[in-house]
Amino acid sequence: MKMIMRWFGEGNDAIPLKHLNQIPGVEGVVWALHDVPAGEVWPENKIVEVKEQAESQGLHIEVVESVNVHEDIKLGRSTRDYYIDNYITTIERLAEAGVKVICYNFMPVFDWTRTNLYEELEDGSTALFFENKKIQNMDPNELVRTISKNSKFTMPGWEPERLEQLSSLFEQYKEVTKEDLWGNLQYFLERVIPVAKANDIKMGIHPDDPPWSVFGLPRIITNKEDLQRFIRLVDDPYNGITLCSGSLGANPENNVPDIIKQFADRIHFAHIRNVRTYDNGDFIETSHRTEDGSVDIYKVVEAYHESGFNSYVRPDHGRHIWGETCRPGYGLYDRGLGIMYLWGIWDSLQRNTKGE
Ligand SMILES: O=C(O)[C@@H](O)[C@@H](O)[C@H](O)[C@H](O)CO
Ligand SMILES: [Fe+2]
Repeated sequence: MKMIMRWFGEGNDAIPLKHLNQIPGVEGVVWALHDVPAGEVWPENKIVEVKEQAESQGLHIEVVESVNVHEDIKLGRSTRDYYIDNYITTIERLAEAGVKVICYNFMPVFDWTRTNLYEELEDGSTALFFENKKIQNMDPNELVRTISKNSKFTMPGWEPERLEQLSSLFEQYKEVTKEDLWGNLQYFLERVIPVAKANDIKMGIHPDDPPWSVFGLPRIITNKEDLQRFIRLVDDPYNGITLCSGSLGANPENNVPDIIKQFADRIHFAHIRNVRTYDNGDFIETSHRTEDGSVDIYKVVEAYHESGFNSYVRPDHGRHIWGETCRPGYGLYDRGLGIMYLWGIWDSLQRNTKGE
């Protein structure tokens, strides 16, 4: 596996690049131009700037997360072709810079959803938490306030310009069924995948987080059956998956190792993290260790290993520990510990198979 680590950019992340380079086995950054609104073409000079910064620290920029999909594409509005054209230009520019994988998602309005970014765990650390009952009675605007007031950085997936139009977006999605969303995804893929292929960039859709509908908005990438349908929309290796163990794992019915084995050849990017789930539908993010959560991370890594997985991996989120001040979920320390746990499992599996 090729270990990489998410970095939000100079002035937009509390962690200096050189610290990422000091984590054993980290070879690149997962990045994006977070200040470019969804739907706009990424400027070449800004792409080159990040490339130079990363490479000066010995890190590559082969994986981008995310090139966000404009809502008009998800809504299937008549303006979608304009935004898809822009998306395509961005793909071409990223290929030019040496990018190999683009992660994106197709969730209406909200990206990941949590009710508390700093829920306390037994050991005094804090982590992202989803309280099922709370969300059911919550006004979406209140959720936006909770997420944005908690962080001094703009949260990815919660960009102000998109959220300003919240009520109008909700209005427009009233008409959109799950089947419509599938159709709009297919339309997008049919235009984008051939370009990605011609530019040797693999596309990897991120599953919905959590993998069920929130605020009545349709969500379609939630389990094995959805992924099966997804890969057939455009049956080409370039139409692939960012397999997120924490997103899918929030639903105890998803057997993540099994899903990995089934789709291994279409997984271009792995997000590995653990969550502890509760019977009432709540879940909290935990350390990577299998014992600490409900997802069997040992079996997750084993499934990748057995499948001969040789693509990119990142520790997804981490807890906030040791007094670190950081982006919610994206501290240095717990993700660094997570990486070492993943390497520990991977290296021993390697040795065992080689019989060393
Ligand atoms: O929760 C996170 O931070 C990520 O896993 C997602 O925001 C992810 O970057 C997007 O869904 C990908 O488009
Ligand atoms: Fe993820």
